[in-house]
Amino acid sequence: MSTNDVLLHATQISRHYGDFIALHNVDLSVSRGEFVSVVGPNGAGKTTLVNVLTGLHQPTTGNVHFDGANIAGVGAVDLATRGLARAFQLTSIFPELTVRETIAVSACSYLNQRWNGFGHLFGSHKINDIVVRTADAFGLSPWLDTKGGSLPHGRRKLLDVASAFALHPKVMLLDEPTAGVSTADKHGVMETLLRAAKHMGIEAIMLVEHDMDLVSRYSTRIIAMQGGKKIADLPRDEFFANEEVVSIVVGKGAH
Ligand SMILES: Nc1ncnc2c1ncn2[C@@H]1O[C@H](COP(=O)(O)OP(=O)(O)OP(=O)(O)O)[C@@H](O)[C@H]1O
Repeated sequence: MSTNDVLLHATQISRHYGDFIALHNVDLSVSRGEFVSVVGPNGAGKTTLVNVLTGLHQPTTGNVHFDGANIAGVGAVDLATRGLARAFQLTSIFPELTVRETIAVSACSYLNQRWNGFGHLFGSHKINDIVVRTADAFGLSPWLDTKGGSLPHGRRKLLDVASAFALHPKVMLLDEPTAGVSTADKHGVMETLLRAAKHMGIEAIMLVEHDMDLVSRYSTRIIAMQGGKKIADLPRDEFFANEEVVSIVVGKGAH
């Protein structure tokens, strides 16, 4: 893989909270075509890592480059418009918005327009087009006028991810996208999500996940964290062949 394929590249990133080091000198990169999972027991530093990568938190030390540019200090919204997005659970925040409105909020952000309620929805062909294409990619078209809060849980999770996909990111960061979804439905959610990612031109996915069944089924590479440090960064098969690392990840504290 050439260096031109690298989209997200972090060097020696740390995050301190007072004397506590939640993230310690982590290097990582994510390239085009990859599905990278971040795993580790509770408190390993996975969320802190994603918060730093997505601009929600500043690293205490280190640099993050996205698509060739240094993104240190760039906020989450600016970062999303540059092509690094994270599912942000809009349906939990705005359960009263319909599927159409929820996706339209992201479409406005992608098109750099200020959200102005229904006027935009019915007045802008561009927004409408994104709403229709995104809903279609996620199988949500029949529920365009249903409130997000009224959807069954699995479909609501899809709407969360769909609203992030409507930002048309190059790299999508997903934090347990099937949390709370039944075992029977979780692969359906993941497969819809992957189909939609392909359809919408998303170039790489990074997933924070506890469910090792999902991790082993969908990842191309796995990064394992423990105590704020990266303890492994391996292709899927090599990761699962490494019993020591797997036992740390699935050991006490994982769920
Ligand atoms: N704002 C904060 N202030 C102080 N400590 C924090 C803060 N945020 C996280 N931590 C600590 O940093 C460590 C890593 O937390 P983090 O949430 O990144 O772990 P995680 O791997 O995502 O865990 P989980 O799987 O339980 O979500 C934990 O010990 C946590 O208590």
